[in-house]
Amino acid sequence: MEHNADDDPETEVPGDSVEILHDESQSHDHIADKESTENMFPKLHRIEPGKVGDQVELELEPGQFYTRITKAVQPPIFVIPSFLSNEECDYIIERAVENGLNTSHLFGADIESEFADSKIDRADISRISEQTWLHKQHLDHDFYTKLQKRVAMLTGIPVYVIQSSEPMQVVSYKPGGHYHAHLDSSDQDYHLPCCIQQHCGNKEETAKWAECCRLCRFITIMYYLNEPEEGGETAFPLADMNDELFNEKFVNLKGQQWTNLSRYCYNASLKISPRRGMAVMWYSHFVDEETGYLGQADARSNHGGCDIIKGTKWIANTWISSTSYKDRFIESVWYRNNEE
Ligand SMILES: O=C(O)CCC(=O)C(=O)O
Ligand SMILES: [Fe+2]
Repeated sequence: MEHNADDDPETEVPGDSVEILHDESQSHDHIADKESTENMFPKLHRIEPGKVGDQVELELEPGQFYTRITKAVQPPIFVIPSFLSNEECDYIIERAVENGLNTSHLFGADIESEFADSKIDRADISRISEQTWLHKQHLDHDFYTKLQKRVAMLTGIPVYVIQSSEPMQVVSYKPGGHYHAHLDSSDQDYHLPCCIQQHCGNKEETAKWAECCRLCRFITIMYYLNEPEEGGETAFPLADMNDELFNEKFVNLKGQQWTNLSRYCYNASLKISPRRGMAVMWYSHFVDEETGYLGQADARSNHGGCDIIKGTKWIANTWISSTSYKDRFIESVWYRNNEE
């Protein structure tokens, strides 16, 4: 098994002891020098994927080894089998059920009208699933901190950046359920503030939400909490696609059939079958070469969930958000200082 020395985990969890400025009145002038700025707001780390099939052993917790396997290079997509234990999977499902699930929506789109339109075939509805959000207070403290440290070790992203991101989203699909290909983040309106930094009221469930902020999800870590009996693969229709095909499929056919995973799942360049406890990790954005912070969204990260044929599928998402350079001092609405 290949061992990549560059990826050796540090003994210290990234950013575990980092203090950040929480006072929004602090202006940039208070940041004494470049070095301290970069310690507090480190540039984004994107793991080098190597080549498809590469395996790297990682000690993400003392004495606990995990294998990170490269599934694609553009964008980097990895799977980590048994990232969650069976007990952890069950625990997340239990908490989600306890919390109650609601119909999933789509950021910036009106899914209600798709459901309401009797002429729309179920296969053509963008998303059919139920979901809930698990905030810190819904989860056992030890579970919450342990998982965040494991995620920090996996990604090389500081714990406080992870804590500044959204709560965990848990999603459940029944037969016929799916999620057509999409980006997890926003690929436009780069002038808007990131949603993690902006109180958008309770507009989340409406298309209007996208008018007030944009999603700034740099990394997705998606966990399979169970295995459906049939179907429910996660498909990346454009991963590692050469430029010519990409232009043909994405640029020329923008918004057309390839996103429909109910009909075209088989055609995707990468499909991952759900395995209980497995994590799938990918980058939805490039790192801005000039600033080292959140860059443009990567269209090749389009992905979704194919139809469940038989059984139920449970997943959870951890999204790690990052701001762009100009907004790096604005505190996240999810980060609560002195809480620990
Ligand atoms: O269900 C899947 O496999 C993909 C889910 C997904 O893309 C999402 O929840 O954003
Ligand atoms: Fe997604």
